[in-house]
Amino acid sequence: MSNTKIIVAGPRGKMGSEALRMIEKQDHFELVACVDHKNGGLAVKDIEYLPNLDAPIYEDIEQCFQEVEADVLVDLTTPEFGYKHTRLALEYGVRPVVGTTGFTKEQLSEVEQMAEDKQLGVVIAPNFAIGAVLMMQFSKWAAKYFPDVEIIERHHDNKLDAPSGTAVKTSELIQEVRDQKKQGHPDEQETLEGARGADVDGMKIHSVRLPGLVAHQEVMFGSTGETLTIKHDSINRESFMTGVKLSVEKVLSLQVLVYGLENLLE
Ligand SMILES: NC(=O)C1=CN([C@@H]2O[C@H](COP(=O)(O)OP(=O)(O)OC[C@H]3O[C@@H](n4cnc5c(N)ncnc54)[C@H](OP(=O)(O)O)[C@@H]3O)[C@@H](O)[C@H]2O)C=CC1
Ligand SMILES: O=C(O)C1=N[C@H](C(=O)O)C[C@H](O)C1
Repeated sequence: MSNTKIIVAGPRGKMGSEALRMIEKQDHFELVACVDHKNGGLAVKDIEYLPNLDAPIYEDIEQCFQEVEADVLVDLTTPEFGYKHTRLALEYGVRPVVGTTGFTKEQLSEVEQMAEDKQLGVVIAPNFAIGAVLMMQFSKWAAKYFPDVEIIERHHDNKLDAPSGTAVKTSELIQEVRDQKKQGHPDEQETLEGARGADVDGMKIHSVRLPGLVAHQEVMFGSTGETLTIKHDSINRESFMTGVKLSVEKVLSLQVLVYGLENLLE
């Protein structure tokens, strides 16, 4: 079987650079190009802290797709560009694996439709860490019995989107089993706007941003005389690479959008 040819968008980023290191270690993966909005014309190896790989860097993603033959685009950029890159990849027949978070519901639907029209696989995974996927699944299970839920996600202060993609996905999974329910006292008032967090069907999401954090989430459930907390911590970005690798492998045989790594795990 031939190698999987991969383009990485966002190669200098915290996730993108980790993905390059993961790709370098796989015999069946080949980095064929990178898309960056800086450093066009250089090769990956010309950037000091990146792996010693020959792959060229393109500033224009369309030019990259026109000149480089690829199977998969791994996008680890920003919400704005992640969405544009995903659409363009599908237009050029390249399967996107998207870690970038912050897509709206409408954008997800559009990508789903495009994947179906083109019969091309797409993986959009709000969290590639296996432990995070389990935390979300356990939370969905718990919510069946504990409908009072508060999600507290904590991230580094360079994060652009709030709430995190993981918190959004967790709330969506919980919504599948939890009826709409207003939590707290019926007459509760916020004397400072935002004090009770964001609201999803009455369940609350709180986003904490601080230097020093990586990616952490607690899902707290409360009931009569007891509480249950399900917690996950990514202490480094290597934690996400098992999921990136699996997604690249699996996307090749998909013809639809898969939203969430849980749908790829056996
Ligand atoms: N699904 C998952 O498991 C995970 C998802 N994420 C998500 O991945 C994304 C990236 O996160 P992270 O690596 O921490 O962020 P970083 O800010 O470290 O990296 C993003 C990179 O993308 C670059 N970039 C910005 N615009 C473009 C563009 N138009 N084309 C190409 N590159 C561009 C940035 O360059 P510059 O800085 O020069 O602007 C930067 O190097 C985020 O959306 C984050 O939420 C993060 C961790 C895990
Ligand atoms: O920006 C991050 O760092 C992360 N983003 C993802 C999210 O929004 O959930 C995944 C993980 O939490 C790290």
